[in-house]
Amino acid sequence: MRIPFTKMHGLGNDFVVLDARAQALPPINGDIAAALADRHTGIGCDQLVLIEPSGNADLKMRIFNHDGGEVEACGNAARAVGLLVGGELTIETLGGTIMARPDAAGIAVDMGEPRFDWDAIPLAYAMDTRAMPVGWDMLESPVAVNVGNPHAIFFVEDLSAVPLGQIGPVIEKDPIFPQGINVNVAQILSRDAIRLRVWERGAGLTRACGTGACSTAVGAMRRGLVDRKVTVSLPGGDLVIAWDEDTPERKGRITMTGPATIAYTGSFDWGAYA
Ligand SMILES: N[C@@H](CCC[C@H](N)C(=O)O)C(=O)O
Repeated sequence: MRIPFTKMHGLGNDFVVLDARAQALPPINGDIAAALADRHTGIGCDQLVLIEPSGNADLKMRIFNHDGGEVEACGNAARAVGLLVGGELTIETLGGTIMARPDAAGIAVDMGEPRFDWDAIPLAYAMDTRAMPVGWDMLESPVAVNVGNPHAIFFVEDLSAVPLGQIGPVIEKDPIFPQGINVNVAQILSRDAIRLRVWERGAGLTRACGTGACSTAVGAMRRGLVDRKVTVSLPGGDLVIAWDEDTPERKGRITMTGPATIAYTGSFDWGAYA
């Protein structure tokens, strides 16, 4: 049996997207996702994205990291799915229901409310998540934020001096983060601009991370380093992140705006992966 797929990316964070709404697909597990994501023997991607029917939203988006682990959220994939399906969409994820809509700058996604409680990150034990009293070599006192998935954000003077490829995997698997962590290293450029690199849990260095941009912007706002709307520049390009003030009607929700791209479509032989 051949299974159709769409190869997409958000600022170079690339996805193999499978759509199980029209045509039922055989069950996808972590091993199959990792085999499809392999850049040498599979199709190759940072994340495999599976679109399924949903009982309480327009669709369900499941996300598997490059290593096959199923995770709660992916900001760039939300924009990709928004582009692929079109229109205004509610998207059910393990991290909560989010909303995507077309925008002049690409796709805008309401990513929901960030969480800051230590057990919502989650961390191994109670501590201040605005400045965690921990450090790894030159990286110290991160902000911890959960935007559907867990992130630690380190603010540094010079981003280019950080060997993220070496230190990222160590922090990702530190027992202080019982579910692992996405590692963000950020340099504040001005009140409305941040430079960011991300070591993603289960995927390594990526060209861009949407939830990383959201959590970094919110972490910087929480520390009073930037205003409520910032441009986050990643190796693959820019995302604009806004975090609403809390109001009685609407809690502080994050909006992420940026491009998404369809690279090509194809199909693969299910028998080679099952
Ligand atoms: N690339 C994504 C995040 C994908 C999941 C992440 N690696 C995790 O394990 O939580 C994004 O654009 O947000």
